[in-house]
Amino acid sequence: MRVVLKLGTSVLTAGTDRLHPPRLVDLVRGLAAVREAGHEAVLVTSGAVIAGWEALGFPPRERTVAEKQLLAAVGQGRLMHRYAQIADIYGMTVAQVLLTADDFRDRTRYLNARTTLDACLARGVLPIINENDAVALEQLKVGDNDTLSAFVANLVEADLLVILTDAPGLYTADPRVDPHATLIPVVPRVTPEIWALAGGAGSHRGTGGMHTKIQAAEIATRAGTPVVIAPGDAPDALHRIVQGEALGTRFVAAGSRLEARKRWILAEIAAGRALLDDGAARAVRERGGSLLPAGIRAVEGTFGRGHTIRLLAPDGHEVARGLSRYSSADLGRIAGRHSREIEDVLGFTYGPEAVHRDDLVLL
Ligand SMILES: Nc1ncnc2c1ncn2[C@@H]1O[C@H](COP(=O)(O)OP(=O)(O)O)[C@@H](O)[C@H]1O
Ligand SMILES: N[C@@H](CCC(=O)OP(=O)(O)O)C(=O)O
Repeated sequence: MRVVLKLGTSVLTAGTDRLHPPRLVDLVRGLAAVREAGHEAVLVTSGAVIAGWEALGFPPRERTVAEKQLLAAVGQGRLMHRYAQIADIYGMTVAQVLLTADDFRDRTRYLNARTTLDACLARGVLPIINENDAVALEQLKVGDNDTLSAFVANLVEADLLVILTDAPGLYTADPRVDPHATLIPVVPRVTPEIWALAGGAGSHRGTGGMHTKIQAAEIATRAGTPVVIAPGDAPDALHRIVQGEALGTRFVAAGSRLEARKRWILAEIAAGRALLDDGAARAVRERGGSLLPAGIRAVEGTFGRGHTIRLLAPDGHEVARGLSRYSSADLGRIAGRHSREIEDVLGFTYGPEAVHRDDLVLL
């Protein structure tokens, strides 16, 4: 199972005004346990701003954009340093990946981020992600790490997104305000009624409160990833959730990830076409196989890496639609060539397939 874990400032500080080392140790140990059980983990973490605030001696709270960026810039390195030190105890190597909204909007950057995260996971490195607060324009940011974690869950096609926070889950009302509020254990679908329950951040430390967590749940479940919002102070929370224990609130995924991905491929306007030879058309149509460059006779249109293209059989019929691993210019150069020649021709390779079978929808 591939799990994305999101840790909010509220969890990392354990209700104090600074990063709480014993809490960090508990959380990193939880990540190590999940990995030891054979799962892959990606961490989305907050905490840079509060770490910077501590480092600069707790300056007054009224913050200009420049000050917030300063706090994040000071704190991000300190946050990573803590993670690296603790991860070391558990034999884990960490990687810092700072992302912002543009990295999800721009296809090339999106795919590059995915390549980096895949490489981390393939090497057993723990990727630790935060928003690139120091450089991202305020109005062009994802803005909160709950939403960022949902984008990341989509990016890595996670099997589960776990958001740990300082509330025990989604309550019928903000439990800080309404003492009679009760836990909602399962949300089959994010409806307007669910949205109506969400209050803002519980403390001056957090961003967004339950509102951004429900938004994250909606984004991830729509793309086929279930989401659990659970208390960060529960012992072994992550490991228990991954093992299937009902802790906090579980948001059920709408359909499978594969279905969501295929819907998304079909919703894209195809920017170009690959004309296949007979063997490739049959391999794709009858065996649902990947399309290799060797089976492409010609490439038409202009498209970038990761864009949707039509795959046409020699008789002109559209066999399938899929995401091209190469731009039209590069694909034109490797069309008809064996996959092992890709690197010689282009000087680099994004892998042996022109369109991978996971990125194909048969028509
Ligand atoms: N319906 C609700 N159920 C649970 N918590 C809620 C609800 N509405 C608002 N909250 C608040 O959301 C807070 C968690 O969000 P936030 O402060 O942003 O933390 P984090 O740093 O983990 O993102 C809780 O402390 C709680 O007070
Ligand atoms: N990127 C910011 C955190 C933003 C955020 O969403 O915070 P939180 O609500 O505590 O998860 C930071 O590192 O401080």
